[in-house]
Amino acid sequence: MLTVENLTKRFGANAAVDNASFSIDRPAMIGVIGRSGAGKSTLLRMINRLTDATTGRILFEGTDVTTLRGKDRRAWQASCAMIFQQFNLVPRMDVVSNVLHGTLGKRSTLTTVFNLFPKSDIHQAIDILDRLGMADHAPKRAEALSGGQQQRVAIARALMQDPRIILADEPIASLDPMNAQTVMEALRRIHEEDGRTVLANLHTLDTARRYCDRVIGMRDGRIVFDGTPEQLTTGVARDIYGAGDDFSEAATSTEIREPALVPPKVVLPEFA
Ligand SMILES: Nc1ncnc2c1ncn2[C@@H]1O[C@H](COP(=O)(O)OP(=O)(O)OP(=O)(O)O)[C@@H](O)[C@H]1O
Repeated sequence: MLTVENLTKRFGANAAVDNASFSIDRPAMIGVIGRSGAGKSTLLRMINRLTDATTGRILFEGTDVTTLRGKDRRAWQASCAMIFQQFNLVPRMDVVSNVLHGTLGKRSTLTTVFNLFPKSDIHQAIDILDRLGMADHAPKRAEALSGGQQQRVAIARALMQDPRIILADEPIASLDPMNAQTVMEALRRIHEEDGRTVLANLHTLDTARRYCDRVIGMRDGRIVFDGTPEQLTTGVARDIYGAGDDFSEAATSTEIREPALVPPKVVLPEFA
């Protein structure tokens, strides 16, 4: 389905992604982990063609998407929708209009500016919001919602494009544990029920283990681990994060605990 071949992105002398290769042969939920600066965002941005690769190829069902231009590039970007840590909604616009902006690629600028959307699109947007437990919020302004609710609106907007792949760049990094759980559960359901692939950059190990079928570990731009959550032992995690013996998984944890049970948390500088 998707093959990444020897993908490299250089910013001057620095290789943000260094000769990365992997392939996804059937729909899956995959977590990409690694410390800050490991190259996770750059990898996703190259797949979506927001950033061009320096060398290497990305093949989707036989097509080299690294060379697509104009309309074809936009069509590819619609089929691998991205969601971001900061949601990127229009804050003063209502929820349903934000979701309808997911159809931007197939509408003229004029119809979009004046919010002239076909009834069928509006129904589809409400159905998608309903699926994500957000239909009641449709008329509200996006800025009136919690972070988790805003991220679910961003997921709904992505689903309007009917993507084959959802690329999620730290989708829960700005959320509290309860909201993080709701958003991860939504992504998992979208993968399971629709057969879409989800490739998500995650900065907490327990999230990757809990929701993903496969985990890719990056360190200094290179893929240093590609395996199942079971294979992701504490020792492997320590290598991925380049941490010493004092490495504590709790420092990357978003697990929900009773307040009284929360152990004192040592946050390593690289995860802060
Ligand atoms: N536009 C850019 N110009 C120059 N260097 C960049 C650019 N984007 C990323 N980099 C560098 O590339 C490397 C990888 O960055 P990237 O954002 O992909 O890492 P990351 O793993 O996503 O980190 P984080 O978890 O902090 O987002 C870093 O050294 C970063 O400084």
